Amino acid sequence: MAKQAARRDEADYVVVGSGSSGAAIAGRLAESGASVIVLEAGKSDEQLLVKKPGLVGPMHAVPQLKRLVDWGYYSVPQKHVLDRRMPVPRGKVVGGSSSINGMVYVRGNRANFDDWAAEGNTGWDADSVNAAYKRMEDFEDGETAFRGAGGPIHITRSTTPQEASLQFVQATADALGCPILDDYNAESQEGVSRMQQNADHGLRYSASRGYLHHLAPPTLELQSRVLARKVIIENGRATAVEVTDADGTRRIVRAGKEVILAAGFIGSAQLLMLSGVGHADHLREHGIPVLADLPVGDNLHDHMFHALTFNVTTSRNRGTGSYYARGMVEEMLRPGRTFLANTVFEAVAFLKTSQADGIPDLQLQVLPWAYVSPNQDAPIRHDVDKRPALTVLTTLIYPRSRGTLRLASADPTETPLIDFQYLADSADLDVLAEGSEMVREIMASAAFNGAVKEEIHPGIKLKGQELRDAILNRATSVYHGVGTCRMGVDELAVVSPDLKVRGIDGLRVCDASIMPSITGGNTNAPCIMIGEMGARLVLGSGS
Ligand SMILES: Cc1cc2nc3c(=O)[nH]c(=O)nc-3n(C[C@H](O)[C@H](O)[C@H](O)COP(=O)(O)OP(=O)(O)OC[C@H]3O[C@@H](n4cnc5c(N)ncnc54)[C@H](O)[C@@H]3O)c2cc1C
Repeated sequence: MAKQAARRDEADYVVVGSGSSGAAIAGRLAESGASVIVLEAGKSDEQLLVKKPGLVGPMHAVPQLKRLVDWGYYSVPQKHVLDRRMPVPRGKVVGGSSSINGMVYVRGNRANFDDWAAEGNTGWDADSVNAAYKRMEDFEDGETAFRGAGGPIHITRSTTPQEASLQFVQATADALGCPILDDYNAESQEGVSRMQQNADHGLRYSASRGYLHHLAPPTLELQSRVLARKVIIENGRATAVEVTDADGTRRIVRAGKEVILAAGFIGSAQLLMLSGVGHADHLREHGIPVLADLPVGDNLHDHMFHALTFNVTTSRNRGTGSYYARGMVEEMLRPGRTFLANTVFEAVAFLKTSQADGIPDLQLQVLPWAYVSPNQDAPIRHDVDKRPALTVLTTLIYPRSRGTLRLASADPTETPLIDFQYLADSADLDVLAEGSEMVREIMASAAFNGAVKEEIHPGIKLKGQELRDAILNRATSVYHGVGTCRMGVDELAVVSPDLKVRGIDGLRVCDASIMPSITGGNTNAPCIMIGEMGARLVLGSGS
């Protein structure tokens, strides 16, 4: 186990953030023999709520539980989405968002990475990132040309899928004529499949579980409940991080070789700006001396979904407290073999709408219970329909809309202004509306043998413009924000393809924020991959 209590003040590498990318890069750097300090604002992840995969439901449904592990951010009012302020959960706990996420395991479409490379990001093409993905995986089917075995992150399929989810797989293939895939994380993503999860034997395989607790390199020191305030940059070189400990003490943590920001798409951009790296005018507005004038905080984008819920008799309701209480008892008696040993998602499809440009642009994620309606914006415990149900999260995976992240103040404890500009480009709403009609087609398939009784939400009567209007009040973030410290070789780039911050020595960013464009699917696996890639880049550069 990585140490939690010690407080050294100097190491070769200081990594800010122990999330998906931070845990991976820190673990691999320390494995090479280098000394590494990881600074993490959140508390320990050694708690049942984080470790038990099936508890992800209550973690997000019960505000008192969510508060224990979440920064609790909200977006600014989204002007193209009825001025809604939307929740932006982010893990504030060891493991970061990989400790609070849905454990849906998706690498992304291979074309995404070839696109990154084509923009000048040499070394990030599909075959190169495949090697990094292979290093991180321990997939239940074993090693192939496209999958890894023996790596820190265990990947399995649910051991307790509902009949309704399996019917959904067949129904999608029948209704839309797409293939049923054995492994959507291999050569081709297009089709429908059972979901893969980073969970195994009743344990969440967060990045911290894999790279900090299990890999446990002895030269790594994890310092939790430590807030990074800014990077100290002297004569153009990052030399240290200024932090506040849980008791309010301020101190400096020095990096002999490099500082690596892995604080996520909010934290890394915020820290760069607080340290003098960002749009010059914006920094001056907040009285921050400008050290590098870079477009930090631009290019913010995210996935959105529209949830359709159907009353389906071949699903069992899992949304109630008593169901969970029974599950906890069963899980104690048969550890690793009950629904609590699995995440809540059971099937997935990658499909093309009429907007698609060569690759699937729509992801369907299937949950065997009812979902909050119309949305989950209010920070309260929402009522959900108690009937047996199947919810399909109809997900826009290549949004055209782009937003910004900006400082609200120069105080590092103040939430920045998170403005996704959701649905600013009307083509994004087109995809959600067309995708919703495709879901209705699937749910009408004979493969369900009459088990589908009713569309509970939004209701079958809503079609055309009425459906589009309803989506504005229903569409929600999938919590996949990326892009605020864009990697590239042009003037819009914040970091170069080796993840170095342009114009500053000894400083890299390594997390979701570096994505030039979002991957086609959930972003946890790509972020861990970015951590694996980052470690090789750092070690390869001999810094
Ligand atoms: C609720 C939720 C559900 C999701 N579901 C899925 C899913 O099922 N599958 C999937 O693939 N993806 C999912 N995602 C997305 C995925 O988890 C994220 O994209 C990914 O974890 C981001 O990794 P990261 O390394 O960029 O940031 P994070 O994992 O968020 O790590 C950033 C870390 O930095 C720390 N930090 C930030 N600022 C500071 C500071 N100033 N000082 C010290 N520490 C700091 C944070 O506390 C955090 O630990 C989900 C995300 C959320 C929030």
